[in-house]
Amino acid sequence: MGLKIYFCGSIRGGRQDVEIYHRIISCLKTFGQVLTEHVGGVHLLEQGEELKTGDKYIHDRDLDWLHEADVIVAEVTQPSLGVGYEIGRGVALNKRILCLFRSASNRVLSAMIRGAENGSDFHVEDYAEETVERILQQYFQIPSNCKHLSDTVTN
Ligand SMILES: O=c1[nH]c(=O)n([C@H]2C[C@H](O)[C@@H](COP(=O)(O)O)O2)cc1CO
Repeated sequence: MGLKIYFCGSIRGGRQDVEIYHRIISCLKTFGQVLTEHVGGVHLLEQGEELKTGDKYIHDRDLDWLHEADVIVAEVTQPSLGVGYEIGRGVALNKRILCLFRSASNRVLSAMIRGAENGSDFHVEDYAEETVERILQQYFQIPSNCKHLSDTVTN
């Protein structure tokens, strides 16, 4: 069956980082099935998916995928209520979670994400765009060592 990966990225919170979401998803697909591939869609705009069934459908479908997922990877640089909610629900489900934050963004990550780092199943990685594939490779190969990956990653 393979690993099921839930990727979180901002949609209504702003689509500025869609290209990096797309890149992360392409890399994640080498490790397993990405349940939320639409999040990296370059044609998906800030208004979100145009589903006749509406927001309740999106919420319930995504929660089903969260339950199904083996691991959650969230790009958290662009603040998004939906991404924060997904991470919180993932914590409540005891999922393995990797949050990726771009240090060069000049943003300060929420304490509710940074402070949730626990050295085991909840990791926050500060990364530079050019190192993201390497960080993901190391996380999926040796998840328990992810905490200090950004110290060791070189191009
Ligand atoms: O159309 C959508 N489809 C969808 O799957 N989502 C989910 C997946 C994303 O990881 C997250 C983005 O939340 P937000 O739209 O609040 O930035 O919510 C969110 C929306 C729009 O809120």
